[in-house]
Amino acid sequence: IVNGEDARAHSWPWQISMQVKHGSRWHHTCGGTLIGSRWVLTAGHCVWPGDVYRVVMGEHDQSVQEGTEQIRDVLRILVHPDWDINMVAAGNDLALLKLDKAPIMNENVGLACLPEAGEIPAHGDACFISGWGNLYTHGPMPDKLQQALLPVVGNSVCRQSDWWGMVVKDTMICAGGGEVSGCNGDSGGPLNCKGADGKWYVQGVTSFVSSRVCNEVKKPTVFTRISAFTDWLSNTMLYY
Ligand SMILES: CC(C)C[C@H](NC(=O)C(F)(F)F)C(=O)N[N@@+](C)(CC(=O)Nc1ccc(C(C)C)cc1)Cc1ccccc1
Repeated sequence: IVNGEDARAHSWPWQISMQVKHGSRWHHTCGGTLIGSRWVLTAGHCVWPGDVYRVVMGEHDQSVQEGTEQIRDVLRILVHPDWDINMVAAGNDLALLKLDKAPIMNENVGLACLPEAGEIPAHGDACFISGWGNLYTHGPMPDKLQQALLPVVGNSVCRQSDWWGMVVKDTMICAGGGEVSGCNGDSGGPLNCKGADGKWYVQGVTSFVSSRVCNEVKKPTVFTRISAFTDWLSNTMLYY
């Protein structure tokens, strides 16, 4: 996240770190959201065939063993059938990870609330992006979970030619577009939006930023809109 701040520890208890094994070491590769007792939602572009992943929950500072971490292996990976890395603009940038065992739910690890099918966040809605992605383009990753206020940009604005144009589909949400943005490593993480009932809902899954600079003005961070995939999510979690 570019131009964010340290999140208060464990204030986004559904935020997970998806880690990939390189040799004998594990590296943070993507964010994700705990949406079921054994299910994590992340981005399709976070999954590469042949890689081995694990999920760390209850994490805050990745350089310190805080005693709140719960680590689980990934039993099964289900990438959205219409996701294609060569067709990012088509959307469907989602994947579900089934954990080998449910974590213990406590003040540091909990389930996200998901929106009703078809719910579209309004232009100007105050949402927060969270993640351990780069602090700036080609920059370092932080130790502590970062967060940043990223107001929703309605698709009619986001589709303007000097913004993202027709790359933005109805199944996507734009947010930000100024000096604040997601960046590499925030992929797959949540867009956290406060509902009218005062509860936080995860409306989006971090998908892409400008390939020039992460925080390019008029190129908001783009998220997969979860409320467009409620059937796929529930059918997949019910079946597998
Ligand atoms: C793998 C891609 C498809 C998604 C990847 N997503 C992220 O990094 C995320 F924002 F989710 F944290 C991304 O934006 N990767 N970049 C590599 C940028 C990128 O590829 N973005 C992009 C944007 C649009 C499109 C399509 C819709 C035209 C494809 C890729 C990050 C970057 C940005 C600036 C400098 C260096 C690296």
